Amino acid sequence: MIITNPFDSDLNGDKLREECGIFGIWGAEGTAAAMVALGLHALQHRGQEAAGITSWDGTMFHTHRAMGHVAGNFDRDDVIRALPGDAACGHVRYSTTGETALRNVQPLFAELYSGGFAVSHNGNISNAAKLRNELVRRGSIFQSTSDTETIIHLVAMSSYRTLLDRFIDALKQLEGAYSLVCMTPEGMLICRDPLGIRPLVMGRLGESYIFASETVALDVCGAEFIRHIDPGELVIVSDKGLRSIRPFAEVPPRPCVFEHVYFSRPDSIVDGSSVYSVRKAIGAQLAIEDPVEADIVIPVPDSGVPAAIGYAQQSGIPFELGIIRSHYVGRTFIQPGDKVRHLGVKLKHNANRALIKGKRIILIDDSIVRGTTSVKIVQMMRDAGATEVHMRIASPPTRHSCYYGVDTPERAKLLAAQMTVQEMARHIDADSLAFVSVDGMYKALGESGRKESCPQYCDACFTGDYPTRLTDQEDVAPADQLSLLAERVPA
Ligand SMILES: O=P(O)(O)OC[C@H]1O[C@H](OP(=O)(O)OP(=O)(O)O)[C@H](O)[C@@H]1O
Ligand SMILES: NC(=O)CC[C@H](N)C(=O)O
Ligand code: SF4
Ligand SMILES: [Mg+2]
Repeated sequence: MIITNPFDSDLNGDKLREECGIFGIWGAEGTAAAMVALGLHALQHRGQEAAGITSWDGTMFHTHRAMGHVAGNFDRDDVIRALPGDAACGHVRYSTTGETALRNVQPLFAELYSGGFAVSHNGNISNAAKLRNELVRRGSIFQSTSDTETIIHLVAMSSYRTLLDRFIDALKQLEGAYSLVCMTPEGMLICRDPLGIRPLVMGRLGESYIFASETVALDVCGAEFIRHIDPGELVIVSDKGLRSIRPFAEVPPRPCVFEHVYFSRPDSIVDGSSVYSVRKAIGAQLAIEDPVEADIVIPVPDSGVPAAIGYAQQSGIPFELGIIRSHYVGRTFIQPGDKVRHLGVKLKHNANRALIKGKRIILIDDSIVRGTTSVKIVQMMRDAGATEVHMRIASPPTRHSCYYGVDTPERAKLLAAQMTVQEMARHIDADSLAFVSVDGMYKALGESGRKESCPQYCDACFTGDYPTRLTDQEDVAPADQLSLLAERVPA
Protein backbone atom coordinates (compact mmCIF):
# COMPACT_ATOMS: atom_id res chain seq x y z
CA MET A 1 0.00 0.00 0.00
CA ILE A 2 1.24 3.46 -0.80
CA ILE A 3 0.73 5.77 2.11
CA THR A 4 0.22 9.51 2.07
CA ASN A 5 3.18 11.81 1.67
CA PRO A 6 5.85 12.57 2.87
CA PHE A 7 6.87 9.13 1.57
CA ASP A 8 5.31 9.80 -1.79
CA SER A 9 7.85 10.63 -4.48
CA ASP A 10 5.41 13.16 -6.00
CA LEU A 11 6.87 12.65 -9.42
CA ASN A 12 4.71 15.07 -11.33
CA GLY A 13 3.18 17.31 -8.74
CA ASP A 14 4.18 20.47 -6.95
CA LYS A 15 0.94 21.45 -5.31
CA LEU A 16 -1.35 20.88 -2.44
CA ARG A 17 -3.41 18.67 -4.65
CA GLU A 18 -7.14 18.17 -4.36
CA GLU A 19 -8.80 15.47 -2.37
CA CYS A 20 -11.95 13.60 -3.32
CA GLY A 21 -15.63 14.26 -3.79
CA ILE A 22 -18.47 11.94 -2.80
CA PHE A 23 -22.15 11.90 -3.69
CA GLY A 24 -25.09 9.61 -2.91
CA ILE A 25 -28.80 9.66 -3.67
CA TRP A 26 -31.60 7.49 -2.30
CA GLY A 27 -35.16 7.37 -3.67
CA ALA A 28 -34.50 8.85 -7.10
CA GLU A 29 -37.07 6.79 -9.03
CA GLY A 30 -34.84 5.40 -11.74
CA THR A 31 -32.71 8.52 -12.23
CA ALA A 32 -30.15 7.92 -9.48
CA ALA A 33 -27.06 7.40 -11.68
CA ALA A 34 -27.84 10.47 -13.81
CA MET A 35 -28.17 12.59 -10.67
CA VAL A 36 -24.88 11.24 -9.31
CA ALA A 37 -23.16 12.08 -12.61
CA LEU A 38 -24.45 15.66 -12.32
CA GLY A 39 -23.34 15.93 -8.69
CA LEU A 40 -19.90 14.53 -9.42
CA HIS A 41 -19.50 17.01 -12.25
CA ALA A 42 -19.98 19.84 -9.72
CA LEU A 43 -17.39 18.18 -7.46
CA GLN A 44 -14.83 17.68 -10.22
CA HIS A 45 -12.46 20.27 -8.69
CA ARG A 46 -11.98 17.85 -5.74
CA GLY A 47 -10.46 15.08 -7.84
CA GLN A 48 -9.59 14.72 -11.48
CA GLU A 49 -7.82 11.37 -11.61
CA ALA A 50 -10.82 9.08 -11.84
CA ALA A 51 -14.56 8.81 -11.29
CA GLY A 52 -17.06 6.05 -10.53
CA ILE A 53 -20.73 5.35 -9.88
CA THR A 54 -22.43 2.32 -8.29
CA SER A 55 -26.22 1.94 -8.49
CA TRP A 56 -28.64 -0.39 -6.72
CA ASP A 57 -31.79 -1.50 -8.55
CA GLY A 58 -33.36 -3.32 -5.61
CA THR A 59 -31.91 -6.66 -6.68
CA MET A 60 -28.46 -6.02 -8.08
CA PHE A 61 -25.57 -3.54 -7.86
CA HIS A 62 -24.13 -2.06 -11.04
CA THR A 63 -20.79 -0.25 -11.21
CA HIS A 64 -18.91 1.80 -13.77
CA ARG A 65 -15.49 3.21 -12.85
CA ALA A 66 -13.04 4.96 -15.14
CA MET A 67 -9.82 6.96 -15.16
CA GLY A 68 -10.27 10.62 -16.03
CA HIS A 69 -13.01 13.18 -15.66
CA VAL A 70 -16.76 12.81 -15.14
CA ALA A 71 -17.47 14.45 -18.49
CA GLY A 72 -16.16 12.03 -21.08
CA ASN A 73 -16.94 9.01 -18.91
CA PHE A 74 -20.45 9.62 -17.57
CA ASP A 75 -21.99 11.84 -20.23
CA ARG A 76 -23.08 8.94 -22.44
CA ASP A 77 -26.63 7.53 -22.37
CA ASP A 78 -25.44 3.93 -22.64
CA VAL A 79 -23.22 4.32 -19.53
CA ILE A 80 -26.03 5.83 -17.45
CA ARG A 81 -28.58 3.28 -18.75
CA ALA A 82 -26.27 0.49 -17.57
CA LEU A 83 -26.56 1.90 -14.01
CA PRO A 84 -30.28 1.44 -13.29
CA GLY A 85 -32.00 1.96 -9.95
CA ASP A 86 -33.40 4.44 -7.45
CA ALA A 87 -30.21 4.62 -5.40
CA ALA A 88 -26.60 5.28 -6.35
CA CYS A 89 -23.36 6.59 -4.95
CA GLY A 90 -20.32 8.03 -6.69
CA HIS A 91 -16.82 9.37 -6.28
CA VAL A 92 -14.25 11.64 -7.94
CA ARG A 93 -10.74 10.70 -6.87
CA TYR A 94 -7.45 12.32 -6.16
CA SER A 95 -5.43 9.52 -4.64
CA THR A 96 -3.81 9.85 -1.24
CA THR A 97 -3.24 6.15 -0.53
CA GLY A 98 -2.78 3.64 -3.31
CA GLU A 99 -1.62 4.36 -6.81
CA THR A 100 -3.63 5.98 -9.60
CA ALA A 101 -5.03 2.83 -11.15
CA LEU A 102 -8.46 1.40 -11.94
CA ARG A 103 -8.36 -1.04 -9.04
CA ASN A 104 -8.30 1.89 -6.59
CA VAL A 105 -11.06 3.89 -8.28
CA GLN A 106 -14.14 4.26 -6.10
CA PRO A 107 -16.83 3.29 -5.25
CA LEU A 108 -15.09 0.15 -4.04
CA PHE A 109 -17.49 -2.80 -3.96
CA ALA A 110 -17.54 -6.25 -2.37
CA GLU A 111 -20.05 -9.04 -1.78
CA LEU A 112 -20.20 -9.55 1.98
CA TYR A 113 -22.13 -12.03 4.11
CA SER A 114 -24.79 -9.29 4.40
CA GLY A 115 -24.90 -8.75 0.61
CA GLY A 116 -23.30 -6.12 -1.61
CA PHE A 117 -21.42 -3.21 -0.03
CA ALA A 118 -20.24 -0.15 -1.98
CA VAL A 119 -18.19 2.63 -0.43
CA SER A 120 -17.29 6.18 -1.51
CA HIS A 121 -14.71 7.80 0.76
CA ASN A 122 -13.28 11.28 1.08
CA GLY A 123 -10.38 11.49 3.50
CA ASN A 124 -7.49 9.31 4.47
CA ILE A 125 -7.29 6.61 7.12
CA SER A 126 -4.10 7.35 9.04
CA ASN A 127 -3.84 3.82 10.48
CA ALA A 128 -4.80 2.01 7.24
CA ALA A 129 -1.43 0.29 6.75
CA LYS A 130 -1.48 -1.08 10.29
CA LEU A 131 -5.08 -2.31 9.97
CA ARG A 132 -4.37 -3.82 6.58
CA ASN A 133 -1.34 -5.72 7.85
CA GLU A 134 -3.44 -7.21 10.64
CA LEU A 135 -6.31 -8.09 8.28
CA VAL A 136 -4.01 -9.71 5.74
CA ARG A 137 -2.42 -11.78 8.52
CA ARG A 138 -5.93 -12.97 9.42
CA GLY A 139 -6.61 -14.00 5.82
CA SER A 140 -8.22 -10.97 4.15
CA ILE A 141 -7.48 -10.82 0.44
CA PHE A 142 -7.24 -7.23 -0.74
CA GLN A 143 -8.12 -6.29 -4.32
CA SER A 144 -6.69 -2.77 -4.20
CA THR A 145 -3.97 -0.73 -2.53
CA SER A 146 -6.43 1.88 -1.30
CA ASP A 147 -6.84 2.74 2.39
CA THR A 148 -10.61 2.73 1.78
CA GLU A 149 -10.65 -1.04 1.24
CA THR A 150 -9.74 -1.61 4.89
CA ILE A 151 -13.23 -0.37 5.78
CA ILE A 152 -14.84 -3.14 3.71
CA HIS A 153 -12.67 -5.85 5.31
CA LEU A 154 -13.31 -4.56 8.81
CA VAL A 155 -17.07 -4.76 8.15
CA ALA A 156 -16.66 -8.25 6.65
CA MET A 157 -14.60 -9.56 9.58
CA SER A 158 -16.63 -8.01 12.38
CA SER A 159 -18.19 -10.48 14.78
CA TYR A 160 -21.27 -8.32 15.38
CA ARG A 161 -24.57 -9.67 14.08
CA THR A 162 -26.29 -6.82 12.23
CA LEU A 163 -24.79 -4.93 9.31
CA LEU A 164 -25.17 -1.63 11.15
CA ASP A 165 -23.27 -2.96 14.17
CA ARG A 166 -20.57 -4.39 11.91
CA PHE A 167 -20.24 -1.02 10.23
CA ILE A 168 -19.98 0.84 13.54
CA ASP A 169 -17.46 -1.74 14.77
CA ALA A 170 -15.37 -1.03 11.66
CA LEU A 171 -15.59 2.75 12.04
CA LYS A 172 -14.42 2.56 15.63
CA GLN A 173 -11.14 1.01 14.51
CA LEU A 174 -10.34 3.81 12.06
CA GLU A 175 -8.10 6.79 12.72
CA GLY A 176 -7.89 9.83 10.48
CA ALA A 177 -10.40 11.40 8.16
CA TYR A 178 -13.43 9.81 6.58
CA SER A 179 -16.61 11.16 5.11
CA LEU A 180 -18.39 8.11 3.71
CA VAL A 181 -21.40 7.25 1.59
CA CYS A 182 -21.94 3.46 1.59
CA MET A 183 -24.66 1.56 -0.22
CA THR A 184 -26.06 -1.76 0.94
CA PRO A 185 -29.26 -3.71 0.20
CA GLU A 186 -30.53 -2.52 3.60
CA GLY A 187 -30.07 1.16 2.79
CA MET A 188 -27.48 3.88 2.52
CA LEU A 189 -25.03 4.50 5.37
CA ILE A 190 -23.61 8.02 5.50
CA CYS A 191 -21.11 9.14 8.08
CA ARG A 192 -18.49 11.69 9.05
CA ASP A 193 -15.53 10.94 11.32
CA PRO A 194 -15.75 12.16 14.93
CA LEU A 195 -13.62 15.23 14.20
CA GLY A 196 -15.54 16.05 11.00
CA ILE A 197 -12.26 16.63 9.17
CA ARG A 198 -13.81 16.35 5.70
CA PRO A 199 -17.11 18.04 4.84
CA LEU A 200 -20.44 16.31 4.10
CA VAL A 201 -23.90 17.78 3.53
CA MET A 202 -27.45 16.53 3.12
CA GLY A 203 -30.13 17.76 0.75
CA ARG A 204 -33.55 16.84 -0.59
CA LEU A 205 -34.99 16.72 -4.05
CA GLY A 206 -38.66 15.76 -4.00
CA GLU A 207 -38.81 12.42 -2.21
CA SER A 208 -35.11 11.66 -2.54
CA TYR A 209 -32.29 12.29 -0.09
CA ILE A 210 -28.92 13.48 -1.38
CA PHE A 211 -25.54 13.44 0.38
CA ALA A 212 -22.52 15.27 -1.01
CA SER A 213 -19.11 16.69 -0.14
CA GLU A 214 -20.21 20.23 -0.96
CA THR A 215 -23.43 22.18 -1.42
CA VAL A 216 -22.55 23.01 -5.06
CA ALA A 217 -23.39 19.39 -5.86
CA LEU A 218 -26.91 19.96 -4.47
CA ASP A 219 -27.28 23.21 -6.43
CA VAL A 220 -26.45 21.54 -9.74
CA CYS A 221 -29.24 18.98 -9.20
CA GLY A 222 -31.76 21.62 -8.14
CA ALA A 223 -31.86 20.03 -4.66
CA GLU A 224 -32.54 21.88 -1.44
CA PHE A 225 -29.76 22.08 1.16
CA ILE A 226 -31.01 20.68 4.48
CA ARG A 227 -27.97 20.66 6.78
CA HIS A 228 -24.44 19.39 7.11
CA ILE A 229 -23.82 15.96 8.56
CA ASP A 230 -22.40 16.53 12.03
CA PRO A 231 -18.93 15.29 12.97
CA GLY A 232 -19.39 11.79 14.39
CA GLU A 233 -22.91 11.43 12.95
CA LEU A 234 -24.10 8.28 11.17
CA VAL A 235 -27.21 8.59 9.01
CA ILE A 236 -29.11 5.56 7.76
CA VAL A 237 -31.52 6.04 4.84
CA SER A 238 -33.75 3.22 3.65
CA ASP A 239 -37.28 2.70 2.42
CA LYS A 240 -38.28 3.03 6.09
CA GLY A 241 -37.04 6.64 6.11
CA LEU A 242 -34.08 8.45 7.62
CA ARG A 243 -32.50 7.88 11.01
CA SER A 244 -29.47 9.49 12.65
CA ILE A 245 -27.27 8.02 15.35
CA ARG A 246 -24.07 9.11 17.15
CA PRO A 247 -21.98 5.99 17.64
CA PHE A 248 -18.85 7.77 18.92
CA ALA A 249 -18.00 9.48 22.17
CA GLU A 250 -18.36 13.18 21.47
CA VAL A 251 -15.12 15.14 20.93
CA PRO A 252 -14.62 18.78 19.91
CA PRO A 253 -14.75 18.88 16.08
CA ARG A 254 -11.70 19.81 13.96
CA PRO A 255 -12.91 20.36 10.37
CA CYS A 256 -10.22 21.10 7.79
CA VAL A 257 -9.54 24.83 7.57
CA PHE A 258 -8.00 24.43 4.11
CA GLU A 259 -11.47 23.66 2.71
CA HIS A 260 -12.20 27.36 3.31
CA VAL A 261 -8.81 28.57 2.09
CA TYR A 262 -8.55 26.63 -1.18
CA PHE A 263 -10.25 23.27 -1.70
CA SER A 264 -13.97 23.93 -1.69
CA ARG A 265 -15.67 25.87 -4.42
CA PRO A 266 -16.35 29.49 -3.42
CA ASP A 267 -20.08 29.01 -4.07
CA SER A 268 -20.28 26.24 -1.44
CA ILE A 269 -21.43 26.58 2.15
CA VAL A 270 -19.05 24.55 4.34
CA ASP A 271 -20.14 23.86 7.93
CA GLY A 272 -22.36 26.91 7.91
CA SER A 273 -19.90 29.38 6.34
CA SER A 274 -19.93 30.71 2.80
CA VAL A 275 -16.52 29.82 1.37
CA TYR A 276 -16.55 32.98 -0.75
CA SER A 277 -17.27 35.23 2.25
CA VAL A 278 -14.54 33.57 4.34
CA ARG A 279 -11.98 34.03 1.55
CA LYS A 280 -12.96 37.69 1.18
CA ALA A 281 -12.69 38.14 4.94
CA ILE A 282 -9.21 36.59 4.95
CA GLY A 283 -8.22 39.08 2.23
CA ALA A 284 -9.58 41.97 4.31
CA GLN A 285 -7.70 40.66 7.35
CA LEU A 286 -4.48 40.53 5.29
CA ALA A 287 -4.97 44.19 4.35
CA ILE A 288 -5.30 45.06 8.05
CA GLU A 289 -2.30 42.95 9.11
CA ASP A 290 0.03 43.65 6.18
CA PRO A 291 -0.80 46.93 4.42
CA VAL A 292 1.44 48.22 1.64
CA GLU A 293 1.28 51.27 -0.60
CA ALA A 294 0.49 50.30 -4.18
CA ASP A 295 -1.58 51.23 -7.23
CA ILE A 296 -3.55 48.03 -7.86
CA VAL A 297 -4.50 44.69 -6.25
CA ILE A 298 -4.25 41.70 -8.59
CA PRO A 299 -5.52 38.18 -7.84
CA VAL A 300 -3.65 35.04 -8.93
CA PRO A 301 -6.51 33.19 -10.62
CA ASP A 302 -8.50 31.16 -9.87
CA SER A 303 -8.41 30.65 -6.16
CA GLY A 304 -6.83 34.00 -5.22
CA VAL A 305 -9.78 36.03 -6.53
CA PRO A 306 -12.13 36.32 -3.50
CA ALA A 307 -9.26 37.18 -1.11
CA ALA A 308 -8.04 39.86 -3.54
CA ILE A 309 -11.53 41.41 -3.61
CA GLY A 310 -11.46 41.47 0.21
CA TYR A 311 -7.96 43.00 0.28
CA ALA A 312 -8.93 45.68 -2.27
CA GLN A 313 -12.16 46.61 -0.47
CA GLN A 314 -10.44 46.85 2.90
CA SER A 315 -7.43 48.83 1.63
CA GLY A 316 -9.28 51.04 -0.85
CA ILE A 317 -6.72 50.09 -3.53
CA PRO A 318 -8.44 49.25 -6.86
CA PHE A 319 -8.95 45.57 -7.76
CA GLU A 320 -7.85 44.77 -11.31
CA LEU A 321 -7.52 41.63 -13.40
CA GLY A 322 -3.81 41.88 -14.08
CA ILE A 323 -3.45 38.16 -14.82
CA ILE A 324 -5.72 36.43 -17.26
CA ARG A 325 -6.23 32.68 -16.87
CA SER A 326 -6.76 30.53 -19.91
CA HIS A 327 -9.77 28.28 -19.46
CA TYR A 328 -8.53 25.88 -22.10
CA VAL A 329 -5.62 24.61 -20.00
CA GLY A 330 -6.04 21.77 -17.54
CA ARG A 331 -4.83 22.18 -13.99
CA THR A 332 -1.09 22.71 -13.75
CA PHE A 333 -0.36 19.76 -11.55
CA ILE A 334 -1.73 17.08 -13.81
CA GLN A 335 0.74 17.84 -16.59
CA PRO A 336 3.24 14.96 -16.61
CA GLY A 337 6.92 15.59 -16.30
CA ASP A 338 8.86 18.67 -15.26
CA LYS A 339 9.16 20.35 -18.64
CA VAL A 340 5.49 20.09 -19.49
CA ARG A 341 4.48 21.17 -16.00
CA HIS A 342 6.45 24.40 -16.25
CA LEU A 343 5.07 25.03 -19.71
CA GLY A 344 1.63 24.39 -18.23
CA VAL A 345 2.05 27.18 -15.70
CA LYS A 346 2.95 29.66 -18.46
CA LEU A 347 0.07 28.53 -20.62
CA LYS A 348 -2.35 28.93 -17.73
CA HIS A 349 -1.61 32.54 -16.71
CA ASN A 350 -0.72 35.57 -18.80
CA ALA A 351 -0.01 39.19 -17.81
CA ASN A 352 -2.47 41.89 -18.77
CA ARG A 353 0.45 44.08 -19.89
CA ALA A 354 -1.40 47.29 -20.73
CA LEU A 355 -2.67 47.42 -17.14
CA ILE A 356 0.52 46.52 -15.32
CA LYS A 357 3.16 48.71 -17.00
CA GLY A 358 4.52 51.33 -14.61
CA LYS A 359 2.37 50.20 -11.65
CA ARG A 360 3.13 49.16 -8.08
CA ILE A 361 1.13 45.98 -7.65
CA ILE A 362 -0.06 43.72 -4.83
CA LEU A 363 -0.50 40.08 -5.90
CA ILE A 364 -2.90 37.99 -3.83
CA ASP A 365 -2.82 34.18 -3.83
CA ASP A 366 -4.40 31.72 -1.40
CA SER A 367 -1.26 29.70 -0.66
CA ILE A 368 2.37 29.02 -1.48
CA VAL A 369 3.24 25.34 -1.55
CA ARG A 370 6.48 24.84 -3.48
CA GLY A 371 6.52 28.37 -4.78
CA THR A 372 6.39 27.37 -8.46
CA THR A 373 3.40 29.59 -9.17
CA SER A 374 4.71 32.61 -7.22
CA VAL A 375 8.16 32.56 -8.86
CA LYS A 376 6.61 32.56 -12.33
CA ILE A 377 3.89 35.09 -11.61
CA VAL A 378 6.25 37.63 -9.98
CA GLN A 379 8.64 37.32 -12.94
CA MET A 380 5.71 37.72 -15.33
CA MET A 381 4.67 40.93 -13.57
CA ARG A 382 8.19 42.35 -13.72
CA ASP A 383 8.48 41.45 -17.41
CA ALA A 384 5.20 43.29 -17.97
CA GLY A 385 6.68 46.47 -16.48
CA ALA A 386 5.50 46.47 -12.85
CA THR A 387 7.68 48.86 -10.82
CA GLU A 388 7.06 47.10 -7.48
CA VAL A 389 5.65 43.61 -6.84
CA HIS A 390 4.29 42.86 -3.35
CA MET A 391 2.85 39.44 -2.60
CA ARG A 392 0.21 38.74 0.06
CA ILE A 393 -0.94 35.19 0.86
CA ALA A 394 -4.42 34.44 2.21
CA SER A 395 -3.27 31.61 4.49
CA PRO A 396 -0.42 31.15 6.96
CA PRO A 397 2.80 29.53 5.64
CA THR A 398 2.21 25.87 4.67
CA ARG A 399 4.92 24.10 6.68
CA HIS A 400 3.59 20.54 7.19
CA SER A 401 2.15 17.68 5.12
CA CYS A 402 -1.47 16.57 5.30
CA TYR A 403 -2.37 12.98 6.24
CA TYR A 404 -6.12 13.46 6.00
CA GLY A 405 -6.97 13.25 2.33
CA VAL A 406 -4.97 16.01 0.66
CA ASP A 407 -1.94 15.08 -1.35
CA THR A 408 0.79 17.48 -0.22
CA PRO A 409 4.39 17.39 -1.35
CA GLU A 410 6.80 16.00 1.21
CA ARG A 411 7.88 18.50 3.85
CA ALA A 412 11.26 19.05 2.26
CA LYS A 413 9.51 20.45 -0.81
CA LEU A 414 7.30 22.89 1.07
CA LEU A 415 8.96 26.29 0.60
CA ALA A 416 7.81 27.58 4.00
CA ALA A 417 9.28 24.51 5.75
CA GLN A 418 12.71 25.38 4.35
CA MET A 419 12.86 29.18 4.47
CA THR A 420 11.88 32.17 6.56
CA VAL A 421 9.32 34.53 5.07
CA GLN A 422 12.11 36.96 4.16
CA GLU A 423 14.06 34.21 2.42
CA MET A 424 10.90 33.22 0.57
CA ALA A 425 10.41 36.83 -0.57
CA ARG A 426 13.94 36.80 -2.01
CA HIS A 427 13.36 33.37 -3.59
CA ILE A 428 10.24 34.50 -5.44
CA ASP A 429 11.84 37.94 -6.11
CA ALA A 430 9.02 39.95 -4.50
CA ASP A 431 9.63 43.41 -3.01
CA SER A 432 7.68 42.21 0.02
CA LEU A 433 5.85 39.06 1.06
CA ALA A 434 3.43 38.47 3.93
CA PHE A 435 1.04 35.74 5.03
CA VAL A 436 -2.12 36.14 7.09
CA SER A 437 -1.58 35.14 10.72
CA VAL A 438 -3.13 31.96 12.13
CA ASP A 439 -5.34 34.09 14.41
CA GLY A 440 -6.22 36.33 11.48
CA MET A 441 -7.43 33.30 9.52
CA TYR A 442 -9.57 32.22 12.49
CA LYS A 443 -10.99 35.76 12.76
CA ALA A 444 -12.08 35.56 9.12
CA LEU A 445 -13.94 32.38 10.10
CA GLY A 446 -15.89 34.29 12.73
CA GLU A 447 -13.76 33.23 15.72
CA SER A 448 -11.90 35.59 18.02
CA GLY A 449 -8.71 33.63 17.35
CA ARG A 450 -7.28 30.11 17.58
CA LYS A 451 -8.08 28.46 20.91
CA GLU A 452 -4.67 26.99 21.65
CA SER A 453 -5.99 24.47 24.21
CA CYS A 454 -8.78 23.26 21.91
CA PRO A 455 -8.41 24.52 18.32
CA GLN A 456 -11.67 24.90 16.42
CA TYR A 457 -10.26 23.54 13.13
CA CYS A 458 -7.65 21.16 11.83
CA ASP A 459 -4.87 23.54 10.80
CA ALA A 460 -2.02 21.01 10.97
CA CYS A 461 -0.47 21.97 7.63
CA PHE A 462 0.15 25.42 9.13
CA THR A 463 0.78 24.56 12.78
CA GLY A 464 1.93 20.91 12.78
CA ASP A 465 -0.77 20.23 15.41
CA TYR A 466 -2.32 17.01 14.05
CA PRO A 467 -5.67 16.21 15.64
CA THR A 468 -5.29 12.40 15.46
CA ARG A 469 -2.51 9.90 15.93
CA LEU A 470 -0.49 9.32 12.77
CA THR A 471 -0.17 5.60 13.38
CA ASP A 472 1.10 4.63 9.94
CA GLN A 473 3.85 7.25 10.11
CA GLU A 474 4.88 6.24 13.62
CA ASP A 475 4.25 2.51 13.92
CA VAL A 476 4.78 0.76 10.60
CA ALA A 477 7.94 -1.31 10.82
CA PRO A 478 10.76 -0.26 8.45
CA ALA A 479 10.55 -3.59 6.64
CA ASP A 480 6.87 -2.98 5.90
CA GLN A 481 7.64 0.50 4.70
CA LEU A 482 10.28 -0.79 2.31
CA SER A 483 7.80 -3.17 0.74
CA LEU A 484 5.22 -0.39 0.56
CA LEU A 485 7.69 1.83 -1.23
CA ALA A 486 8.65 -0.96 -3.61
CA GLU A 487 5.04 -1.14 -4.77
CA ARG A 488 5.04 2.43 -6.02
CA VAL A 489 4.14 2.87 -9.65
CA PRO A 490 5.86 5.82 -11.35
CA ALA A 491 3.43 8.45 -12.64
O1 LIG B 1 3.34 27.25 -4.59
P1 LIG B 1 2.81 26.30 -5.61
O2 LIG B 1 3.44 24.94 -5.48
O3 LIG B 1 2.89 26.81 -7.01
O4 LIG B 1 1.26 26.03 -5.26
C1 LIG B 1 0.37 27.04 -4.87
C2 LIG B 1 -0.57 27.39 -5.99
O5 LIG B 1 -1.31 26.21 -6.36
C3 LIG B 1 -2.70 26.47 -6.26
O6 LIG B 1 -3.22 26.91 -7.49
P2 LIG B 1 -3.59 25.92 -8.71
O7 LIG B 1 -2.86 26.39 -9.91
O8 LIG B 1 -3.39 24.50 -8.32
O9 LIG B 1 -5.16 26.03 -8.90
P3 LIG B 1 -6.22 27.25 -8.96
O10 LIG B 1 -6.34 27.61 -10.42
O11 LIG B 1 -7.47 26.65 -8.42
O12 LIG B 1 -5.76 28.40 -8.13
C4 LIG B 1 -2.79 27.61 -5.27
O13 LIG B 1 -3.98 28.37 -5.49
C5 LIG B 1 -1.57 28.43 -5.54
O14 LIG B 1 -1.79 29.33 -6.60
N1 LIG C 1 -8.38 12.33 -1.44
C1 LIG C 1 -9.19 11.43 -0.97
O1 LIG C 1 -10.14 11.71 -0.23
C2 LIG C 1 -8.79 10.03 -1.34
C3 LIG C 1 -9.62 8.92 -0.73
C4 LIG C 1 -8.78 7.66 -0.53
N2 LIG C 1 -7.84 7.85 0.56
C5 LIG C 1 -8.05 7.31 -1.82
O2 LIG C 1 -6.86 7.51 -1.93
O3 LIG C 1 -8.70 6.84 -2.73
S1 SF4 D 1 -3.53 19.09 7.55
FE1 SF4 D 1 -4.27 20.94 6.45
S2 SF4 D 1 -5.20 20.20 4.54
FE2 SF4 D 1 -4.98 18.43 5.94
S3 SF4 D 1 -6.95 18.28 7.00
FE3 SF4 D 1 -5.61 19.50 8.30
S4 SF4 D 1 -5.97 21.63 7.66
FE4 SF4 D 1 -6.82 20.31 6.09
MG1 LIG E 1 -3.84 29.05 -7.52
